[in-house]
Amino acid sequence: MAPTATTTTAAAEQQQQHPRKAVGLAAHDASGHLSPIRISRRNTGDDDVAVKVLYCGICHSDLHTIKNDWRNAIYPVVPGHEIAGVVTEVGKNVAGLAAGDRVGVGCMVNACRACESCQEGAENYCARVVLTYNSRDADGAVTRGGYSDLVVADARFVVRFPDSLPLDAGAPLLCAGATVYAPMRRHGLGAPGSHVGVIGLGGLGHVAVKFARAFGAAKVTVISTSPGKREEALERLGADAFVLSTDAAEMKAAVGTMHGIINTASAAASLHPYLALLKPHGKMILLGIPNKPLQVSAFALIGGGKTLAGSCMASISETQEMLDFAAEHGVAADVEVVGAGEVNKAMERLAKGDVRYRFVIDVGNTIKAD
Ligand SMILES: NC(=O)C1=CN([C@@H]2O[C@H](COP(=O)(O)OP(=O)(O)OC[C@H]3O[C@@H](n4cnc5c(N)ncnc54)[C@H](OP(=O)(O)O)[C@@H]3O)[C@@H](O)[C@H]2O)C=CC1
Ligand SMILES: O=C/C=C/c1ccc(O)c(O)c1
Ligand SMILES: [Zn+2]
Ligand SMILES: [Zn+2]
Repeated sequence: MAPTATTTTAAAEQQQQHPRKAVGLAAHDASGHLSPIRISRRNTGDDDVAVKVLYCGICHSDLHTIKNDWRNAIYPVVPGHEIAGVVTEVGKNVAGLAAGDRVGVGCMVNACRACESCQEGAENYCARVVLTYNSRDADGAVTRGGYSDLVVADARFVVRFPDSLPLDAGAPLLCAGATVYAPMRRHGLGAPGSHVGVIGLGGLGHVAVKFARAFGAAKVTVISTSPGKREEALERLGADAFVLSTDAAEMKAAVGTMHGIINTASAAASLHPYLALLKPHGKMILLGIPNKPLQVSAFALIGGGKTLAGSCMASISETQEMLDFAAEHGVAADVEVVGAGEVNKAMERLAKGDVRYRFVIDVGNTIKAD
């Protein structure tokens, strides 16, 4: 798909600082409509890696951002933080990566490197973290994501793709996979013998089911609003049980049975019926980021001594660990690969929960300069 020139003042200024030409897909307003755009990237610095993007997953955060759900969009937004590709160039200080290597870039491209979180290797909790798109880089430029043919990132924020992991089905692991893997490990969800619930069978949810299985959970239950996902959850994804959250009898039967719940719902719903599914001392990990505040009654937590926790992305070391674990255990996303011309339709379907289970853009073949 050929880009049309977009020359806003901000884009022109960014191009002066960033001499490398690239093309991508951008949303220009809260309609979220994505259209071709010419952008620019910085030259490969001494600590940088240039990556030819081959595939990029479509995360629901991309949709939230282009629709300005979180009121923080800096248009034009070039989304994409599930980036899989091949290294084309490395800076002179970069060790361990070389042209031709298969790599991934996830949700972050930089952090302050000095704060307590950075020092302990939790860059995802750095107050000055630079997100892969819709964020301000150290040079003041707005970051642009992987719905584009080229990204340039500091090598410390680039992860290595294990040989056996396909780039298309592996791309969604860079956000969805890492985001569920890190808290499941940290909080012991999916530990052998445990019963894990997964709310929302979408991009994050379906890989949470797969990781829980791979960790050795005794039982994995999907809690979904979509009756049409029951058979697939049980037969294709390996869940042991499926609870339709709109069915009072099914929900009642599951009350007090789960050690932990991963909540990936992208829209706000009362937490109370879901918290009731936890055993005493059970934990719910909140990952979804609805645009409306969630309300929770104190009684829903104190009765049963339950924990409600949040988690955001994953550190770089957790992301690399997750990719290596995924390769070893045969975990990858179920993907629908789409071309650039189908991205707006894919976004419409994602908004309706109609995706099995992650759209991935075939960037290498469909987002190219003329
Ligand atoms: N914390 C973090 O670091 C991250 C957060 N996110 C956020 O996680 C959320 C999920 O992302 P992703 O998996 O890509 O999104 P998907 O759209 O792929 O999946 C979300 C699922 O949530 C369920 N859902 C939707 N609406 C409701 C509702 N009203 N009540 C209950 N369930 C609902 C649906 O599952 P079903 O049909 O089974 O009900 C849907 O498939 C998003 O808000 C995203 O921004 C994403 C990545 C990182
Ligand atoms: O899909 C990943 C979202 C990550 C994210 C969203 C919002 C925000 O403020 C972050 O720091 C990360
Ligand atoms: Zn994401
Ligand atoms: Zn920091």
